[in-house]
This record gives sequence, structure tokens and C-alpha cells, in this order.
Amino acid sequence: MVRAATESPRLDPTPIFELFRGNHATELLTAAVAHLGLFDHLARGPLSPGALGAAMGLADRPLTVLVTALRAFGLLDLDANGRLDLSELARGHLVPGGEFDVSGYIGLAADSPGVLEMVERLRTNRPAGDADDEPGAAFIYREGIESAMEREASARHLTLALAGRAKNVAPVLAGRLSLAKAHRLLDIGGGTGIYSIAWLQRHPALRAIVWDRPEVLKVAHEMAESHGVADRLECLAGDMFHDPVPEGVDVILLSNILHDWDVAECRALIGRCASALPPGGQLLIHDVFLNDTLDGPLPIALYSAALFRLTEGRAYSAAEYRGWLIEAGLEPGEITPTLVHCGVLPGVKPGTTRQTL
Ligand SMILES: C[S@@+](CC[C@H](N)C(=O)[O-])C[C@H]1O[C@@H](n2cnc3c(N)ncnc32)[C@H](O)[C@@H]1O
Repeated sequence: MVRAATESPRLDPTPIFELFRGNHATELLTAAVAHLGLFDHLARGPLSPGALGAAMGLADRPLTVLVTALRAFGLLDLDANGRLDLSELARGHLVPGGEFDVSGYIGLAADSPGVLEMVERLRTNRPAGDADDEPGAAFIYREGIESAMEREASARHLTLALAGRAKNVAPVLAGRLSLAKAHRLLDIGGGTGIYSIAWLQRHPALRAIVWDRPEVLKVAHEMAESHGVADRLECLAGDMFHDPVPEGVDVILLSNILHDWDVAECRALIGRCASALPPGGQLLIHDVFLNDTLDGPLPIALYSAALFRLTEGRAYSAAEYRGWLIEAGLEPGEITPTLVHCGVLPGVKPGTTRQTL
């Protein structure tokens, strides 16, 4: 029987994802209190983000993840000069030695494995799993890192784990954003390919390419077969940072890709996509979005910590994505929300040779 990828779930699973990511609140708060002395540093007065990062020995990416979360928790504020300051709550209860200080209580979790792991990630700015004696980083492949996506068992396990979220979200994305006028979709880092499959099932004339690592594509190929679209879905192995971007596509999807990478890789990848598109073509960024002020929303700030721990990325704001689209010569559009905190932000290449949406 052919499986359908076009039916949305009856209930929204978002609360389950929020519960699952709750541990990162404990980890970041305890790291800040018991390992990094963040509240002590700021008790002496407001600091620029750079000065606070230097005081704690943190690079930009871990600092952004930590500060975004603490602002979402209501523990840090930004003053009129762009310096970080303690909120009233933090000043009253998290400055060591204060009358109502609770930092000793928070310190009860200081040696828990999750907190120690987060502190290690914050200090080294390296994802879990990529050290010499470890099994490889999840979800990311580039030259110079050990990647779990290069081994059959771990690639299959991680790809199918992500499919749990994707099979809920893909029907919603395909239902809210029609590709009726598109000819050929390129799904970069498409994993199981379920997002492409949902669109292929909606639009019988559409063709798609899932561009991913060879071991991941074994799963994508099985999914294309079981969903009856194998004749229109090409599984193409490659490295999205180095191999030529496949030509002849008029829509490119980056679903949950950019959040796995640091700023330089995001800008490079968006630039490569923009160059490959014809005038009128579209780049679709399907992802979560932090507030443009990088102070929440809380569930995205916690998801950002999860991404930070596992990959070389973090969550970004719509303003950050829009800036990179403009830099690449694309015109950003409006975000259409999908499910599980995700939304799709289009960037259109100016020109009118082909209308895709
Ligand atoms: C977080 S998953 C996203 C999967 C899917 N797009 C989704 O939204 O669920 C990232 C995907 O990018 C792929 N990937 C990572 N680095 C890559 C590279 N250098 N070239 C091609 N694919 C890569 C991974 O194998 C994985 O399937």
C-alpha cells in the first residue's frame, strides 16, 4: 500500500517537544551560576556582550546561546547602551552573598552529567561526539569533523529519529505553501525526503532531488518507494558545501539545515543556493526563528541550546536570515508558520523568467 505524506496530525505535538527540551533550562542556568560565575561578573556592573564573553572565556556562539536563554528566562536585561545587566530578579536572588541568594540551591545540580556536558560544550564551542575517541557529530558533515552521518547504523538511526518530527510537519508545510507552479525542487540535506514527498504527492507534475550524504539517502530511497514517488524523486549524494549545486531547479528547500551551522557556513550556503537559482526562483528557509532582539521565545531559546550542544549551529532570528538572504541578492518574503515552532521564510531571486509559486 502506498503511504500518504499529505495528512496533517489531528493534534499538535508541540507541547511534547517543549517538555523534551526543558532540561536545557536547568543546564544553562546551573552552568551560569555554578561554573561560569556570570551573575558575579555582572554584579559589578553592566558589561558589553563581548566583555562578558571574555570574562567567562566563551566564544561568540556559546555566549549568544547562553545570553539568549538567560534573557528569555527574565534574568538578564539589555541597557540603553547595549550592555548586559542583571534583571531585578537576578540581582535579588542570584548574586552570591545576597540576603535572598539561591545560587547554592541551584548549585545542587552543578555536577549532574547534563550540566557538566553543557559546560564542556560552552567552553570548547565544539559539538558532542566529534572528538577523536567519539562516535561522530550528529546531523552535520563537513571536511575536518567526525560525522555520525557517514556510518550506516548511526545515519539511519538519526535520520529516522528526525522523521518523527518531519512526518508531523511536512503535510502542514506542503498544505500551506503550494508548489503548483514549480518544476523541480532541490531539498538540500533532505534526510528521509519526507518534505519533498509531501509536495510530490500534492503536485503530480513536480520533480525533486534530495541532496544528502550517501548513508542517509538509503533511508530516503526507501521512503520514496513506500510513498510511491520514486520515479520523480532523485536521491543525489554530495557535500552541500563543496559539490556543485544541482542545476535546473527552481525551488530550493533548506529545512532545519541552517540551524546546524555557524554564521559563516550559513552565509556561504545561502550564497551557493542563490547563485544556483534562476531569476524568479525561490529559496525556502524552513526553520525556527528567535525574536529579532535575541531574547526569546523561551521554547526556541531552549531548542537553540539543544542545537548548540549537538551541532555547529544555534537558532537564528528572522532578521539574521533576512540579512543573509539580502546579502545573497534574494528578496525576503513573509514567514508562514508550520508546526512545532517552525515556519517557512522565502527568498526570491529577482527577475521574471519563471514563476515558481
Ligand atoms: C537536521 S537534518 C535535517 C533533515 C530534514 N531536512 C528535516 O528538516 O528534517 C540535517 C541533514 O543535513 C544533512 N547534511 C549534513 N551535512 C551535509 C553536507 N555537508 N552535505 C549534504 N548533506 C548534509 C544530514 O545528513 C541531515 O540529513
